[in-house]
Amino acid sequence: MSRIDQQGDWVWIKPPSNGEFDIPTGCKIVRTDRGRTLVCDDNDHEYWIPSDQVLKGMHLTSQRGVEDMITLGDLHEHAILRNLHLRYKKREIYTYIGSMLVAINPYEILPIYTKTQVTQYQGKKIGDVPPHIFAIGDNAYQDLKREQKDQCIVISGESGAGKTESTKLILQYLAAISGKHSWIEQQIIDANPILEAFGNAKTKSRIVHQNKGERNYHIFYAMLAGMSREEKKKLELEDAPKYQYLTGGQTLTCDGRNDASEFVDIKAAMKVLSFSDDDIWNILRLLGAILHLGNLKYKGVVVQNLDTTEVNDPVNSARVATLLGVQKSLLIDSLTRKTITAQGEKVVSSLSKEAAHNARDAFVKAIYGRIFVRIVDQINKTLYKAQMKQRISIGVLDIFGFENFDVNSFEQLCINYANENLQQFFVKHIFKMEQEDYTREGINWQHIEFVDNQEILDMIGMKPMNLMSLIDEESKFPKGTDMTMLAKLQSTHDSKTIYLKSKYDQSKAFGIQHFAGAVYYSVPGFLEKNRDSFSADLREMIDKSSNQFLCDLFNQENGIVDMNRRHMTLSSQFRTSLDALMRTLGVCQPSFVRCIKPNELKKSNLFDRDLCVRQLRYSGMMETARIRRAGYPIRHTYKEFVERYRILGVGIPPAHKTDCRVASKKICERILNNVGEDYQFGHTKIFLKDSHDLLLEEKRTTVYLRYAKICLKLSKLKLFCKIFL
Ligand SMILES: Nc1ncnc2c1ncn2[C@@H]1O[C@H](COP(=O)(O)OP(=O)(O)OP(=O)(O)O)[C@@H](O)[C@H]1O
Repeated sequence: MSRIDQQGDWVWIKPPSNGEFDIPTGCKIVRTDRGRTLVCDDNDHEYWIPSDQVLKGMHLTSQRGVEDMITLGDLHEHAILRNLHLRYKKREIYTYIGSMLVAINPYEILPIYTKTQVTQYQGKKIGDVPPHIFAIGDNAYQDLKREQKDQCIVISGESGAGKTESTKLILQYLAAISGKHSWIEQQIIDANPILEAFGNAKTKSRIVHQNKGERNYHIFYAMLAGMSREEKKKLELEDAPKYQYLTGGQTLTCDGRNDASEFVDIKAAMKVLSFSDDDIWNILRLLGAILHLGNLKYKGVVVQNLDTTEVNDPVNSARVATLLGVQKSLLIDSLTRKTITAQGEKVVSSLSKEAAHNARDAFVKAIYGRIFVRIVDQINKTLYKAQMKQRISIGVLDIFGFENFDVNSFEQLCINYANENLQQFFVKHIFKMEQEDYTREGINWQHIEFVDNQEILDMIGMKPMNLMSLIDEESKFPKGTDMTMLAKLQSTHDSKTIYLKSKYDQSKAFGIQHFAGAVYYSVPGFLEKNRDSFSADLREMIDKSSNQFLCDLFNQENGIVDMNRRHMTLSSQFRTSLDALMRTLGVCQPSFVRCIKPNELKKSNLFDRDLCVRQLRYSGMMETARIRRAGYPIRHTYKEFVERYRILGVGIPPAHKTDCRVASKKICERILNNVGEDYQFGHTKIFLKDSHDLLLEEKRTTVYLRYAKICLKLSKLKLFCKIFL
């Protein structure tokens, strides 16, 4: 495409390569020289490129940067990225894209969360004050009061992107503005460190296994660092390096966390939330039992040609038995045997070493899962009691983003399915907002269609014969194996375009085209993870326990999922709670916060473009751009339009001297009619398609080139005059 390569022009240039996350870069032209252009990018790097790498001129809004990216005149992925980068360089970490807030982790303390800011944002409309996390909190609070409707703030992002920090800031803000500092506010704020300690790990949540660099849940490290010597002695606990369950990731510390002092805070917070000393001690006892269980030594023995297991570990088994309140022999039997009732008769078989390990791990997950549910219940009970009749609420949902690793397993399928659900929720919301913009501007939007991800949702978990139910079916079938499951998946879904042929070993993996990209799932281990059942023997053992707290945990009914229901696979538990979550969200007025980490090094002032593009895509935020493109992606105020394109009309005066709406119509009639009339005039803006933009820019370039030639001729003439006259 021909263009004017004028010094000082802002342009988009082609990415240097065609990698998955390479997108055009914004640059300023420094100078041109025989087919080459010297450009300066946003990191102030200057370099030469062939002039044909220059793609097109930059929309005015992209040149100066905007607080709300929905107002970008050219809402492309690269424009979004550049806008975020420009602002990030100025320590402006918050930017809107419509009603969504993008928050870039600054990795430094910024002076923007003080009382002054609290006052600045209180009662203000979004848009009247610079973008801020407080504005999201304030908006939700004002809407709650005005409309008496439940609000939800969905905070998502990758690990380390700043979700927990954002949640804390919102809670602090809400506490600060919702009246005098009261006990209930303290309780709301204190719920967070407890949930964080029990619910968050360093990167991903793993109770029985961690990948390299990961830690187990923070609470384990905190308790071992923070308990008194006497307390540890009572539970026969030592320091973190001694425990198998804590050392799998070869990482015992977590940057920015002081485990010992956090333990003090967690205990204090639990008191604020009405946990009794007994409750706290009972929880610590069970956590201690989990650590000792992880250290239990098993020995595989072949008896009469059958693989069986012995527990030759008197010390650890005694510790576990005491803490769980059961007899040691019963504990060992329950951990190494399996009782099946067939036709009214009990048949006892021995477990192989591997099966015994799995049974132990499933047991540990069951205990920990129930402790977590118990903690959430207790917090809710306390908060609801304090709130009494007032039932409308602001929910803050801190949720893991889309995942695509080198090896993706059942957990990733669940997480990505949750993200697909949230994505649809989000897409429906932004489409509604787009429609509102069209209505506000008096634009006919009836014919604008968008594609949502319903088909993928159907395939994974909704329609009959969906992926999850096939996995479930095979999990319940005693002889079901990962490979029979895969064969079933393939025979059922092979014809679907969204079901991808694996680029890996087809006998072990399958792929799904998610909204954020293709993910290949490795099948080995799927069924075992999905069954997640701990044995009936262990369940019976608990019924005989003298540890009343443990018995209560396993007999509690809870609002989220009835975890006691036998044979409930992980995927059905997961789907039940996801459905409940989506129902809750469905009746709320939502706001969205997308947290982005700018680099993997936790450094301030370092913007890794590839990493950010990936997160923007995985966050589903680009959907805003896609929906925009389904309608009219290019928008200009009439004034902007006249300023930029008046040279294409005949006799059109400068913007401040004319009726810009009328002038814009004249320009369009002259230039655009032969590329279709599907552009529209709103009350304050003109709405264009990409093809219109392309033509307008081309024509503008041609006119400028003509002017440039005339100028050149004139200056040559001047020179001639100077020399010869
Ligand atoms: N607004 C902020 N200001 C200053 N530092 C921040 C901010 N947000 C995040 N950080 C820094 O980044 C670190 C990681 O943030 P945070 O723990 O909130 O991430 P996360 O998304 O919750 O991660 P995970 O999913 O692993 O729990 C924080 O410990 C803090 O040092």
